[in-house]
Amino acid sequence: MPLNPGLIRDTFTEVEKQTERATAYFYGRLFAENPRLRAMFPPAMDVQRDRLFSALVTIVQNLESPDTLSGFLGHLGRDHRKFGVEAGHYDAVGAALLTTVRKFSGTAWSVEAAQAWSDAYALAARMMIEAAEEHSAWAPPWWHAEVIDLERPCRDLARITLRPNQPYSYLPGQYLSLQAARWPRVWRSYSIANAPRNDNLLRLVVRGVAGGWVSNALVTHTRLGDRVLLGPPLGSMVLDATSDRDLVCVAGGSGIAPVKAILEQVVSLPNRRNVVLLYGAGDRDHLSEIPDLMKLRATYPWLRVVSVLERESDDERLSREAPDGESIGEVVHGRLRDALPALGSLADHDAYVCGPPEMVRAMVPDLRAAGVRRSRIYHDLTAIGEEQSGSREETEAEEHDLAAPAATAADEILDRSAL
Ligand SMILES: NC(=O)C1=CN([C@@H]2O[C@H](COP(=O)(O)OP(=O)(O)OC[C@H]3O[C@@H](n4cnc5c(N)ncnc54)[C@H](O)[C@@H]3O)[C@@H](O)[C@H]2O)C=CC1
Repeated sequence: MPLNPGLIRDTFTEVEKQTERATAYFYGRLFAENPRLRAMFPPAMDVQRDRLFSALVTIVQNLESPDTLSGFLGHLGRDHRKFGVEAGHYDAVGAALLTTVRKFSGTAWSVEAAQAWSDAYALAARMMIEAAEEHSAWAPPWWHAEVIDLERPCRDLARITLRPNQPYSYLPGQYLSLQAARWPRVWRSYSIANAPRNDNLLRLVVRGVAGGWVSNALVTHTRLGDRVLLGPPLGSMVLDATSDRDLVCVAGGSGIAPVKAILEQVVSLPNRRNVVLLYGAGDRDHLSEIPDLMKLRATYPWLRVVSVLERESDDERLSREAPDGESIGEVVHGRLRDALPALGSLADHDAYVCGPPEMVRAMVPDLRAAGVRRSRIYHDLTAIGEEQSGSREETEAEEHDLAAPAATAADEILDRSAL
């Protein structure tokens, strides 16, 4: 069925002017008419409202990009299995959505606009349902996992090792959504900090965020033997395995997780690629992955690790030791971008950047200035949940500037987009 993107955009522009009211109305309408659906959603709906809106923005922006749209909706459909969403629920959501758009698009609404929205929603729902059905043939809607190891290198950081109850197949660099027993129906995203292993174990690096429900449940309250639920793997910041270029990796704080998984993959591949990693943290206690990285470097000397510490320790000797007393290798004091110029030209490099969004935004132009082509800069700016990242508002110009193959795919926005 031919879509009418122009009409959809015009009406949506009006809705966007009243985002908060419109999303509140949408859920009010949905739950008033389908009270049983309320139990599928978390108790606090603030994050949920943002996710709904982000998903709509992505869909509307990509109505004329069928590949991106089908990739995004496919991921969304698969991921929604973990909420217990079934094909029958889509009609209820569609009815509430159309009523909401009609109410908030004012004079832009018309019979033609109603048809355009109805057609677009039917298409989106079909793509999600088909993806979910196809996925259900080989994967569960969610995985149970047990906490089998737990380290707290410092008060607000945890390294958690999980054993899923079934094989968990993913690519290094991907992330997953997780639900802790303490907060039923609240899902947050965390990158997996190791490449797939024969024993199927997954390592997460979690930093407790002020007011963060799940991150603090994990960092403060988790005990060995606790059980969590995991959604399917998501995200496309993965290694371009066809490339034989050297790599520069930039990781800030817990942003080391996907970068470390990618590094483990790189060193396991037959073609040798030199790697330089800039690993930034406020202080050495937050360099939680340094012991593993030092072991990796001992085996693969072409891996160079530079620790970038914001705060200089009173005791310089201490600042050169990891929490367990191992060397932390090369140390630079300052912010990550301060360490870049010393690397010289990076014209023949692929770059992977992960960490606080402001850091990623700052690093992309710096990497380009150092010679990395834009299409070779991979980042996951929108992958991680609001709890970790705070606001992810970006201007159109920034989004454009940051566009890179791994980041422009709309499925990156999935975590903040669960309907
Ligand atoms: N797949 C992904 O996209 C992932 C993203 N993250 C994100 O990474 C962040 C990690 O947070 P924390 O561990 O608390 O790290 P943090 O806030 O302590 O920062 C780590 C390092 O990043 C650098 N940095 C921070 N803000 C900067 C800025 N505005 N400009 C330049 N450099 C800056 C600093 O050098 C600092 O040492 C979170 O926002 C999280 O959402 C984390 C894991 C995976």
